[in-house]
Amino acid sequence: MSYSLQMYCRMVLHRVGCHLLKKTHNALGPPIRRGGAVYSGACGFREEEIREKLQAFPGGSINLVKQESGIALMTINNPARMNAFTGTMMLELQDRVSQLEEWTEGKGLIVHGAAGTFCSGSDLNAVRAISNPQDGMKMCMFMQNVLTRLLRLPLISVALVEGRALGGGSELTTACDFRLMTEGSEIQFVHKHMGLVPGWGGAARLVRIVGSQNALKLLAGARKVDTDYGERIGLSDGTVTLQSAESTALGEAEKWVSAFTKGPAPVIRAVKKVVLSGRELPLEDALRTEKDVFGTVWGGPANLEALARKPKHK
Ligand SMILES: CCCC(=O)SCCNC(=O)CCNC(=O)[C@H](O)C(C)(C)COP(=O)(O)OP(=O)(O)OC[C@H]1O[C@@H](n2cnc3c(N)ncnc32)[C@H](O)[C@@H]1OP(=O)(O)O
Repeated sequence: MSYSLQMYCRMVLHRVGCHLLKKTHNALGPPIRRGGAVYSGACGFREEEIREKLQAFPGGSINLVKQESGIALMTINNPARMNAFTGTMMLELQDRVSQLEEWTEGKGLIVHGAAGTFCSGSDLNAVRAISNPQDGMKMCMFMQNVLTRLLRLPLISVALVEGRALGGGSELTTACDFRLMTEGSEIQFVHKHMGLVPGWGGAARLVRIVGSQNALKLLAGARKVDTDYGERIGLSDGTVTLQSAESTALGEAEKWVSAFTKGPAPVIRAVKKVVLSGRELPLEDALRTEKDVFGTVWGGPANLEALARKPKHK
């Protein structure tokens, strides 16, 4: 088959694939606001199909430790590939998020990478293998579901960025409430250089974090965000510096987040829920959610105990 005919067939296939997926996408209906995922089986998103495909790309792991302190540690663990996400790591991330959704004593979460670097995005070997529009869109919807659920956990979450956070790795940082960066680390949305835009929900979340102008600079310019620039535009919530020879970036990040997770789990979880609804819902829906959440803590054990203590907030 001649080259031009080959290119023509690929273009037609691409067009047909995009058209079919557009029809699927429109059938998915509006995003589900509370908890849960964005795309569901009810609107034709067949998760089993993409799970099977992702299963074919093994390697690495997503480790989770739920600590007594109520702060969980999630490790993106594929150091031989700069913690790139293989297919099975995407599936494991979904499993870890499900575990965290069931963890009723949870108050905080730190997401970090193994071996001193954060995550270099999708595993390029997997990307090459599922580069047709149909599979790409399904992987995109799968990861948008998982990262939306991660962001909506009733835990205060921090992405600890050491080394590099690239592509999907930079998108993962935006699926946490906060980002802390170590000296010399960089967040870079390299998608443009890959002929892509974010697909794991990173663009939608980035605009809400840094505003549309800064988001445009980071995406259209694929700009490297270091600690100073990150703090200046609000992408980074702080630079982690080691306080002693024994201290570690993870230890410093735990200290940082503990300032916000001190107190009874039901209260900390209620705080995240009311902020989440304020961030995501139209005002009157957010007010109704706040009322409902308020009802779960008013007159609760922590409230009654505080009243008995007659606290003075000096
Ligand atoms: C919707 C999501 C879209 C995406 O995420 S697309 C993927 C975007 N990510 C990338 O393009 C990152 C590609 N990698 C790089 O730029 C560099 O590896 C990086 C991270 C700057 C590190 O550079 P160096 O310090 O020089 O280390 P290196 O290149 O020798 O990497 C060490 C080994 O890790 C591998 N690696 C790094 N990133 C990977 C990735 N994303 N997928 C698959 N393998 C990856 C790299 O191939 C190398 O392996 P090997 O030692 O050559 O076998």
